[in-house]
Amino acid sequence: MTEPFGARLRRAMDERGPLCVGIDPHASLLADWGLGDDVAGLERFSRTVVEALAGHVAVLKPQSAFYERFGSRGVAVLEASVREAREAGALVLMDAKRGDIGSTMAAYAESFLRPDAPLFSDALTVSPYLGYGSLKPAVDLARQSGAGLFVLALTSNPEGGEVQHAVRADGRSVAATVLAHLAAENAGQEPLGSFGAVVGATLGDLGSYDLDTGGPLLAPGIGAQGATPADLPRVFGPALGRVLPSVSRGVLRHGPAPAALRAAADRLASEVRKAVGDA
Ligand SMILES: O=C(O)c1cc(=O)[nH]c(=O)n1[C@@H]1O[C@H](COP(=O)(O)O)[C@@H](O)[C@H]1O
Repeated sequence: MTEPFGARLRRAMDERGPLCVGIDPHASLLADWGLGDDVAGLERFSRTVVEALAGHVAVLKPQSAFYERFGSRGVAVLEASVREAREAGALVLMDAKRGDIGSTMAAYAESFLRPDAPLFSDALTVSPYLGYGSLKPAVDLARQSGAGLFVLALTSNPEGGEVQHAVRADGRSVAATVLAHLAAENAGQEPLGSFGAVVGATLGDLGSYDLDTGGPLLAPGIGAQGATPADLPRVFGPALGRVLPSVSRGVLRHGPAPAALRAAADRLASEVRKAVGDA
């Protein structure tokens, strides 16, 4: 039986520093790197990031959308990137934000969380906004495979609040409900649960939310979206030790030189450590 994702993530964060680098091959980044906005450019970009960082950072998070843009040949590049990143020692979090019902959700789960699937990843981002219970097939398969999930709770974008802060008939907000489900999912999982929440680093003081889920907290929003590592203590308070900041453009814009990518990731990881340590 594979060691649960939460335990593997805890070790990777302790050994390599708490940082996830997103692989988001935007057309504008491909151009900045002197690459074409085509499958060859996508492949070169992804391979460069994986070779520079997979042995170095705790987690790599490929953004599926930028690969799907190129159809089946783009998805083939994504498959190779996931495989190579895992072989080089990174945990791979597939950012595909899947969410559906019943047997369709089960099929999405099989696409990313069944160990013999071509896109098998250590963890997957999922959306609970068809109801948290609709994610059950993914939760069950993740448990079986030793994989993890990151469930959108409080997203980094300003539009998210209209859904996530909405208050239910019992007075609890939608996001608080998602966080409570995650706390139940992670109960008894030591040293870290496998069922994470996505909570944006951009959100400021979240005082009214209980982030004590027992699982990791993926914190996108640092860099291009305006947040900095110094914002983390205010957003996460006592949950800071379980925060995994995620940065895409803020690292990728330093490429294509591998040493520059590594230096940018190192700089961020040490700023994060300082912010976490200062809390
Ligand atoms: O799940 C995510 O990773 C995610 C959640 C969220 O709330 N906000 C958010 O920006 N993301 C993703 O994180 C990445 C952010 O990229 P940068 O803004 O370039 O660092 C993109 O791939 C987004 O899809």
